[in-house]
Amino acid sequence: MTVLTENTYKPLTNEDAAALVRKLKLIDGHDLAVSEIGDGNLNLVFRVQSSTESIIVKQALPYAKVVGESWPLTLDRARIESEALILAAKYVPDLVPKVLYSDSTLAVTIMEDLSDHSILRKSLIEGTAFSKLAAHIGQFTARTAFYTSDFYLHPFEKKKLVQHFSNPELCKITEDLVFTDPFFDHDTNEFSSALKPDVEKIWNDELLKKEAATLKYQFLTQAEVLLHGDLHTGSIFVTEKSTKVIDPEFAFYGPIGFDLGQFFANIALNYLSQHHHSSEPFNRKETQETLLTVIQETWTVFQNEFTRLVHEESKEVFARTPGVLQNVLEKTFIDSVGFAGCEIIRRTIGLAHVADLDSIPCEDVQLFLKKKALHLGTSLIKSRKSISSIEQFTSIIRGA
Ligand SMILES: Nc1ncnc2c1ncn2[C@@H]1O[C@H](COP(=O)(O)OP(=O)(O)O)[C@@H](O)[C@H]1O
Ligand SMILES: CSC[C@H]1O[C@H](OP(=O)(O)O)[C@H](O)[C@@H]1O
Repeated sequence: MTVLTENTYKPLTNEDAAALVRKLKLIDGHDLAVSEIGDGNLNLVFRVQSSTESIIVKQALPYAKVVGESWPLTLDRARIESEALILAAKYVPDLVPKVLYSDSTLAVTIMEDLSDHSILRKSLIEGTAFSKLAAHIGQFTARTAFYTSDFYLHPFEKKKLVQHFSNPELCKITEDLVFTDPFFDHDTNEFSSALKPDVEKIWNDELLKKEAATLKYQFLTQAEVLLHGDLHTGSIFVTEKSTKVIDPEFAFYGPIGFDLGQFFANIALNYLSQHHHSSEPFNRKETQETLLTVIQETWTVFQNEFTRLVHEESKEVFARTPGVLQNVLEKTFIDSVGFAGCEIIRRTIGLAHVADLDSIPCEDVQLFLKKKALHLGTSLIKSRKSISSIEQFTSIIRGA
């Protein structure tokens, strides 16, 4: 078995993945069956199974899988992913998969197999609701934010973490794909010609572009907390009782509202897609209202838990000065609305779309809903500063 001894990188085959698991004795090494199950944009994911147990071996490729070798990409993202999972496990142990082994040379993370869970995006498309989801994501975002922030950490320790999680190449993907390319006639964009008039409206909207640029600037400059960095519904595994956040390879220090905004946007995109996915009007309304409740409850849990932690555990001398926490929370809320708007637009016309909208077979319905998505994203970005409550935010989604 060479993969472990050469101390060089090579993309794993199924046989290599099995050999690695056997060598590490992580599960019973007899009769291992291996399948590559990766359906994401960037990495290989192997499921290695014995007759009684299974395990996941995730490996970064030296390029973006969705585009190919013409888009080289740092292997350091595997280190970032495993270390972000290990750090999150200190504060939200039940909400992330257990990391069993990692190797930054091979760019491998071996983790708990969550195949008894489903990917949230898929379940939402099927119309399934999860009663614990909002509480879990509210806890996840609040606790990972607080414990990596200046409210909790000594400034030296925090700045060390900022350096440790410096993730320039993956951040550049977000800077381009979320905050830049969709607002210009860029060759990474993808949309049907029937949507072109709506897209051109975006490209010609100078106020919108100024506001998108402001949000991009915040993403570029505000090292507030360690973020997951890509908290969409394809990065969340669920059962009725359990939620697990996976895939933090985009982790970096950024503005607190970014993870919340990405989550809200992907729930809002599913909300829009329910116009098609649940055709029975009563069921559709019920499903849609449940989705809006998820957004509201996530924000409420985030706000309450972050507040509790600041009151009970903050080491920052100004933490209890009246108005300080309130300012941080108000800024976080406004940012999250704006970031949600950018994510909605990019998932509609940018490089990486979402199945919620793209799997709708009727082109006219897809077009109708994508127009709504672009309109919603635009108004969230432009009017975020005048949206003063989570109820107002969800009523804008309801009215889209
Ligand atoms: N711990 C896990 N347990 C079970 N399946 C997993 C696990 N991690 C990833 N997968 C599967 O692999 C897919 C891609 O994983 P992901 O981490 O999102 O990869 P990428 O970084 O390429 O987006 C997931 O949609 C899921 O089906
Ligand atoms: C060329 S990367 C595009 C897109 O893919 C990432 O998501 P995932 O790895 O979960 O599939 C991320 O959202 C990037 O913006």
